[in-house]
Parts: sequence; C-alpha cells; structure tokens
Amino acid sequence: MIEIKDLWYTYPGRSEPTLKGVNLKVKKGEFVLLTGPTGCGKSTLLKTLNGIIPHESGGIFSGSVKVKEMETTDSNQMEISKEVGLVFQNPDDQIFSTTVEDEVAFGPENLCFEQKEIEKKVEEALKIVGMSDHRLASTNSLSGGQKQRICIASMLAMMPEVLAMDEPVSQMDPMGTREVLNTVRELNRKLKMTILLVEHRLHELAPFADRIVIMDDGKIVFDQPASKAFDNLGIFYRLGLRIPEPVELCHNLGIKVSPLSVSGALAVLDREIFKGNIRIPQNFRNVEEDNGAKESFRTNSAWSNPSVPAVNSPPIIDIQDMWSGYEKNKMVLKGINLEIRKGERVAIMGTNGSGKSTLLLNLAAILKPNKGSVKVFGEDTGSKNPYSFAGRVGFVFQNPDLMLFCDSVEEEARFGPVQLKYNNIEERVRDSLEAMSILNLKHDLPQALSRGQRLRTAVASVLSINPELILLDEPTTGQDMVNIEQMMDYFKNNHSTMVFCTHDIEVAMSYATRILVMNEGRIIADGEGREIIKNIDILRKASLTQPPVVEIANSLGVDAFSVTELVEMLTRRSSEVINSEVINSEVINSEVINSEVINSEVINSEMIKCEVIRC
Ligand SMILES: Nc1ncnc2c1ncn2[C@@H]1O[C@H](COP(=O)(O)OP(=O)(O)OP(=O)(O)O)[C@@H](O)[C@H]1O
Ligand SMILES: Nc1ncnc2c1ncn2[C@@H]1O[C@H](COP(=O)(O)OP(=O)(O)OP(=O)(O)O)[C@@H](O)[C@H]1O
Repeated sequence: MIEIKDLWYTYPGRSEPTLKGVNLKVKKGEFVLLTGPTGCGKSTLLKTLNGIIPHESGGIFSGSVKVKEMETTDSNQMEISKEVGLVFQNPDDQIFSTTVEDEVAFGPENLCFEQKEIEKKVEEALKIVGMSDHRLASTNSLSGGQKQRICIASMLAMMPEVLAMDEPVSQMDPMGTREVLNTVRELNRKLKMTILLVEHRLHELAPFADRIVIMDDGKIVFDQPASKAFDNLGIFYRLGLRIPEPVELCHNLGIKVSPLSVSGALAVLDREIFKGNIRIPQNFRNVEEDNGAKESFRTNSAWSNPSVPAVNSPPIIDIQDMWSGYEKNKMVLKGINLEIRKGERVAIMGTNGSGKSTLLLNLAAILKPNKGSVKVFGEDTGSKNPYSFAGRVGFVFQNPDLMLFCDSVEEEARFGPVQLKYNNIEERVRDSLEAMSILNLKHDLPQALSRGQRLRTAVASVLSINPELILLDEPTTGQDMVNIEQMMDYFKNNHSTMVFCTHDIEVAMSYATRILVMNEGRIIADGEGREIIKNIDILRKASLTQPPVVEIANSLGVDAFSVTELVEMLTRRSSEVINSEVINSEVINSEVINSEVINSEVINSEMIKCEVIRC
C-alpha cells in the first residue's frame, strides 16, 4: 500500500536534510506505529505520504514515495488525498470549519457522497470519537482533546484506504484514547484500512500495532513485529523511548518474554509463581513503610514518588467558590475551592473538556471568575489584568504555537526579560535554553522546528523570566521520555511552584506533590498520587486509567506503584531467581548492562538507577 524508497528531503532554508534515505514498505491492512526521539523526522515523513511534502513545502526532495502505486510527486494532491487521510499533529492546523458538523462533513462532501450518506458518515464518525453531543458546537469552543477527536472523526468520515495520524491522541484522556483506538483498530482489521500512526506514547499504543518502526536522525533504525519488538530493550533505552510496563516488569524480573498487556503479564507471572521462581510477599500492602527512602529513577519504570513540601506557608493561590466560563449563562467551572502553597507541584487531571485549561487560565488572570474569588499572591484577579502578574506568573499554553512569534529561539527566550527590564539577560537566555536542551537551536526559526522542540522553546521563554509560579498546560505532550524527564526534573530540582495539566498519570505520580482530579467543572479529588490512583471510582469518573503496573500489582494482591517497586517486592523474596541463569543470560545478552550489574546479587533499585542502563 505504501512504498518509500531511498527518500531524502531537505526543508527550504536548511543546509542539512531532515530525511536521510528512508526505505519503508507497509502492506494493506497493516497497523504500523512509528516512533522516535523528538525532532527525528516523523512528521516530515508522514507529510510526504499525501504529497504536502514536496508539493506545498518546496525544498529538495529525492527518492520515491508511492501510495497504491501512485507516485506522490507526480500525482495531483486531490487524488492522493482521496487515498490518504492525514490527521495533523496540531488540530488547529487541520480544523477550518466553524462548526463540528461542517468540519466532519467536509471530506465526504468533497468526495461527492449523497447527502444521506454524508449525514450517516458524520453521525458514525462523531459516535466513534465520543463527540455526538457536540455536533452543533462551534469548533472554536472546543478543548484541546475535543479538537483532536474532531480531527480523527473528519478523517474517519472519509474512510480512506490509508490513515496517517500524527500524534492523534496526544491530548486525549486515557479512557478516550483507548476507546477511539479500539475502534480504529477494529476498522483496520475489518476494512483492511492501512494505518501509519506516529506517537511517543509507545508504552500505551504498542498493544494496538502490528509493527513498530523507530526513526532516529532522519533514518529508519528499527522495524519489527510488535510481538517481538521488545525482546531486546537496548535501542529503546538508548533513544529514550517509553517501554510498555508489562514488558519492563518481565525483563526486570529476568523473564525473557515481552507481553504488551496486563493480562499477558499476569499469565507470565502466574507461570513463574507456579514454577516457584517468584513468590508473592505476604503482608506487603504498605510499600512505603517497608521501602524507606527511594531514589529517583532514570528510566520510565523508575518514576518515583515525589516528596511533599511543607504546607504551613500562606497560599500563593487562594480560590473560593469560583465559577467561570466563556459564555454568560454557561459556566464551565462550578464552585472551585483551592489553595496552593509555595513549593507545591500540582497536577490537574481529568476528562477532556472537564475544565482543566479553564482553571489554569483563571490562575493566570487571563479569564476572570463570574462568581467567587481567585487570589494570586494575595491579589484578587477580578480587578487585575494579566500583565499585573508578568514576571511573577509564567504560563505555557497547550498549543505552543500561540506563544511563538520571534525570529529565533533565543529571541523567544530574550523577549520576557527585555520587556521586564531584567539584568543578566544573556545569562537568563542561555540558562533557560540549556535547561530545555535547545541551546543548539538558538538561531533557528521557531516555526521551523518539530513540535517537541517548539514546546520546549515556549517553556524556555517562560523560564528566562524565572517566575515564582509556573502554569503549564500539558507540557509533556509530544515529548520523548528523555525530554519529559529533563523538563520535569528541572522543575523538581529547582523547587518550582507549579500547576500543570496532564493526561499522563505516570508523570503526575512521579512529579506532582498533589493531584487534582476534575470532572464536569468540579474538583472531584485532591490528594497524593498514591491515594488517587487506588480510587477506581474517581479514576473512572475522570476517564483516567491505572498504570498497567498498578493493575498487575493489584491482581497479585500487593501495593506497588511503579515497575521498580514491584520488582523489588517480588525479587526481595526470591533472590535465588535473580541470580539464576535466566537473569544472567538476559543481562549478558543485553547491550546495555555491564559486568558490575551482572555481579549484583539482586536486581534492585541500584541497578535500575545505574546510568549505564540508559545508554
Ligand atoms: N517547516 C520546517 N522548516 C524547516 N525545517 C523544519 C520544518 N519542520 C521541521 N523541520 C526540521 O525537521 C526536523 C524534524 O522535524 P519533525 O517535525 O519531522 O520531527 P518529529 O520527529 O515529528 O518531532 P516531534 O516528535 O517533536 O513532533 C526538525 O528538527 C527541524 O530541523
Ligand atoms: N473559547 C471557548 N469558548 C467557549 N467554550 C469553551 C472555550 N474553550 C473551552 N470551552 C469549553 O469549556 C469546556 C472546558 O474546556 P477546557 O479547555 O477547560 O477543558 P480541558 O479539561 O482542558 O480539556 P482537554 O483535556 O481536552 O484539554 C469545554 O466543554 C469546552 O468546550
């Protein structure tokens, strides 16, 4: 269905190619998950499939891209678009109609379907993405995740033979992601729709794919069936890609199988328990008592429980019975009460459209309460404009493109300090770019960067003013694991006071000192991550899911909140297993673990901590 041969592509104005000899074949009906570090060229490759590159982009293109035998460079873009539906990375780049209904109907109308058929397609597509109730809504009034749902629906309404999706679920809540992808998978199986999906959330999406392809620096460096892809984890660690927790658990236990699902991992563990290789510890419900201090991890499995700051200082944020919305008689937030103190890192989680961004906009005084009060640093935002908080409050929007307007990355970081007439401007610029690992991009035009790079530029532009309160709307979407850790470690190590929206429960568990869960404009839970994660009712109401390792631990009857914790629990009681041949051969076979580790008595947190494992 897709055949790419020796594809090279250089963007206009760039001296180096972005794609460097890509070869890829995808058969009809395959579901291919394409991943790789941020900026490696995934979106660029996807754009060659429907001819946006090179037809609209210009630049230097060589090699061949064929879809259904059609050479995309020779074909007219209308023709290619009938075969290839492309879901854009940024929904705002895709959506152009004023209502949801018109947006979804646009494709089928252009394909000249009968009116009745168009109606049916729109209805079905909206149902798949859970947006039937928003059919008549204005597209401008949708939340980030709702916009992504509409983008998927508008492609599904056309039922293209090839569906190319660029991080289509990055802003969607976990339950919505599962539901939509289950349906997409069904369509792929039943109708033999060919799917090429780009995602960083490999750990969540791998179970849906037939094949996993990894890009690095403009080349394809790995291509394996999903069932075998995780047999050797070296490349995933090396490129900082997130590994499905069930796989990581089994490997860290020395079991050489790579189940992608919770049920698969449980079947494997049951077998090992039956053989006596693993024993479930008794009386092990309270992990914190037993474990004492835990080191922070350097891999995804290692995300640890963040420490909670002292809470005896006066609140920086004080919200009393706040109601707020965009239209007079339609409140989005309904009676919010909230206090946040210096040093807290608060994650806001919840269903798409539950009001997370709206709450954040209120904290930045961009939106004002219709009723009740919001005090930031003791000042009532109702009587202030957002500029009164400039320098003290830093805000990063869900869509970083709304913040980038300068000619270079370093200009973006310089803008704030210059406006605020700060000293040490160049030092601030350098430090903030360095903190976000984009110093090497300082002369680049922000609009000519990958999304992950643009997001980090937006964060750097806020860091350079060193605000007392940092507000981030989904700062980890579209980022690879290394960048997520680096960004969040920075805030943690600098004891920043921050409030961030996220759909990533593992990041929240690891970095937030407190999690707020929202549903339909209300805070329905507020507490420490470990408490929240155990409350299935709350999770369900907020469309959240437990991380797989927590589900596995629950099924085994123990309390564990990360892969490390569960490995520690299981191996501490069975160190003979760790020293067994199984583990040693895994370790010896692995490219990444050195002899020190092999000699280690147990696979404990020391081993996982070891930097070696990452490279
Ligand atoms: N419009 C553009 N003009 C010039 N260069 C560009 C443009 N878009 C992307 N690039 C270059 O191509 C590289 C790859 O970008 P691309 O968006 O394909 O990466 P990606 O793998 O999709 O990244 P991410 O995971 O962050 O979305 C960028 O690092 C940048 O150098
Ligand atoms: N500019 C706007 N005009 C009118 N209604 C809006 C506007 N922005 C958001 N809304 C509505 O407010 C509600 C909450 O949106 P908000 O963006 O706060 O949700 P969210 O929880 O951040 O969602 P997501 O997880 O999808 O980002 C949604 O129902 C949305 O339709």
